[in-house]
Amino acid sequence: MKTFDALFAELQDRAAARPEGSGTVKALDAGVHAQGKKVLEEAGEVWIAAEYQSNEELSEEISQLLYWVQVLMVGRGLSLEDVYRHL
Ligand SMILES: N=c1c2ncn([C@@H]3O[C@H](COP(=O)(O)OP(=O)(O)OP(=O)(O)O)[C@@H](O)[C@H]3O)c2ncn1[C@@H]1O[C@H](COP(=O)(O)O)[C@@H](O)[C@H]1O
Repeated sequence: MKTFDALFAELQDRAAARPEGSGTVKALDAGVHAQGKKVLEEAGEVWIAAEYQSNEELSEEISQLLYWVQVLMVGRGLSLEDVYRHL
């Protein structure tokens, strides 16, 4: 099963290798404004799922929020350590 750290490493690889057809490359190229909007959209979907949907649906929405937060991090050049030191 994929972990937060493993997904982050995968997204960093995508940013470096820029493979054809990668949604992450497209998301990175779209810039921080578009990435921030996706973070907000996914956060809203997490909220709605927590209020009205199943744990399975909530889990899926949370996974998408984590993905978009990671895209934003990679786009800004943050490392996991940059964030983890605040935990
Ligand atoms: N975990 C994810 C992931 N979570 C969410 N998303 C994207 O985030 C968006 C959220 O989906 P929604 O259903 O909320 O939105 P949608 O309306 O269907 O899609 P949009 O119209 O908003 O694009 C979709 O565009 C998904 O493709 C993800 N895209 C990729 N990954 C993983 O990231 C890795 C790299 O992916 P690629 O760069 O595409 O190779 C792989 O391991 C993927 O599994």
